[in-house]
Formats: sequence, structure tokens, C-alpha cells
Amino acid sequence: MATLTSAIYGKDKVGVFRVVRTDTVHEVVEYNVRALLRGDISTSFTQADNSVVVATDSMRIFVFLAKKSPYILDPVLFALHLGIHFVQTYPHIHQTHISIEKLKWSRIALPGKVEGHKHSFVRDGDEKRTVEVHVDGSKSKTAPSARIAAGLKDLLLLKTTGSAFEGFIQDDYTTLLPVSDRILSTAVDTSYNFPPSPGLTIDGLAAYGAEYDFESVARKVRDATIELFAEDESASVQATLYNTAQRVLKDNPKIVDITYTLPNKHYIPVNLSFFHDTQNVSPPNVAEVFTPTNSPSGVIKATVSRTS
Ligand SMILES: O=c1[nH]c(=O)c2[nH]c(=O)[nH]c2[nH]1
Repeated sequence: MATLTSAIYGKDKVGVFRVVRTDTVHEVVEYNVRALLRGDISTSFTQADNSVVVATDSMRIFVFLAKKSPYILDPVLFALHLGIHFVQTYPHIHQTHISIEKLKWSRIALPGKVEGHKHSFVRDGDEKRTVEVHVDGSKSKTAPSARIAAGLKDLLLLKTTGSAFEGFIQDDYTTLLPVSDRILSTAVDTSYNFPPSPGLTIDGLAAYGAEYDFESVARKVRDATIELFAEDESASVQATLYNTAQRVLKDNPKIVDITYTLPNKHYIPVNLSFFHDTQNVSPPNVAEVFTPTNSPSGVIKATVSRTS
């Protein structure tokens, strides 16, 4: 005998773009949304009972709440709006998981103008903001509880000095030489949690957003991550990760923990001694030509949590 122990389903990669026009400027957001539902849906798996199935295509249509949502410009609040609306619309759906990737559109800067262009934008980087919201209406449909994580990914960083890696274990497996000076590069993937919210209503999201200021936290986390990467005299990816997380938690009292996943993207100095005895490997500051390697890469992951 075997039994169904967990079930969830939904729609992934729903793209939505929204323009918000004011008299003076246009604001835009572009999101990739994933919406997953849990609830009394087990018979759809075990008895081919589609009467309990909200079609994933209907979930796609739900995302066009983008037209009406007053929260559309803030991906955390929009995710909460979607999640709460799902559990309030369907009596048998108790939980929703909404994930949003926010793509980068920045106002075009024009020479001599302080303000960016009013309605023209540039995709200036692959980096994405991320949001994960879990809405739980199993105790209350009128004010479901929620867990909220936000973050960013694919933020590429590189520095040409201020990074060493020495003192690591030397044994039969070690070929890597210690270096006092190396290139450090990573693609930042980070996610931070806010405290669980006991009960939220759609109308109450404006006040909730004002209290937590998710947009400003996102900016501060990004700024601290970039600043620490540049300024930290890095002993290792591990140590720089920890220093960065400490700074983020210090500067953002509303965040309870932060996880970084940092690939160590190796740039390997090319041995050019065959070429007229050209020195390009040692000492480290003669290294000018490198082979960028995507794989294998190191991967360093840690969570730092507030203790008081
Ligand atoms: O910062 C680093 N941490 C490591 O754990 C490691 N391992 C390695 O080969 N190079 C590096 N660099």
C-alpha cells in the first residue's frame, strides 16, 4: 500500500508587465510569477477528480490582478495580494506559495539631467529581485497568516585585488597554492526572511507595507552586499559572506535572518612561461591574463540569524 502524503500544483513563469502612468512619469515593473496551491485537492491525484481543480490556466489569469492591484509596484505586497486573494476565492484552497522574479528596468539617464527619463527604460543587468510568499488561510480566511522572504539573484561581482585564500588544509588532495592576492568573482544569490505575520487582509497591506518598507530594505541589502564585496579585505568567500550578512542584519532591524549562496567563480592566471619566459602567475601581482571558468565553481552557502 502507498498513500499520497503531499500535493501542490500551480503555474510557473507567468510573465506580466505593468505600466503605471502618473501626470509626470511612468513607472514600470516586469515580473515572472509562480503560483502554487495547496488544499483539499488530494482526490484530483488519487481519484482523477477534476472537480477540485482550479485550472493552472485560471491561475495564469489570476496574475492579471496586476491591472487592479494597488500594490503592483511592490513585488512583496503584490505577492501577498495574490496569495490572499487565492485562499479567499476558493473555500477548499488553504495555502498558496507565490514566487516573483522582478526583472531589472532602470530609467534611462540623459546627459545633463539629474532625473532619469520619464518613460524610457534600459535593462541594465541580468540581476533579479526575488520574493517568496507563503500564505496560510487554514486557520483564518479573513486574515490569513503569511511568511515572507525576499532577495536577489544573478548579481555579478568581481574585484581584482583585496582577496586572499591561504592557510587551508594541506594533504594528499591539495594542488591549490595559497594566494595572498587573487581575483574574486561571484554571482550573488541571497534571500532574507521577515518575521511571520499573524494575520493580513488585502486592505491592510498598505499599512503593512509602510511598516516594513520592503523596497527600501531591498535597496539597502543590495547596496551593503556590493559595498562589503568591494571593501572587505577578503580572507575567503566564507569570511566575506559572514561579514556581509552581519552588516545587513545590523542595518535592517526588520530582517530576522539572511542566507547567501555564493559561487566562487574562478579566474585562473595563465602560465605564459613558454612564451619568451613571460611571468604571468607568480608573484600574484604579475597576473594579468586569466582564464575565466564557469565550471567547476566553488559554492559557499550560509545563513546568519539575528540572536537578539
Ligand atoms: O574563498 C574560498 N573558499 C574556499 O573554500 C575555497 N576553496 C578553493 O579551492 N578556493 C577557495 N576560496
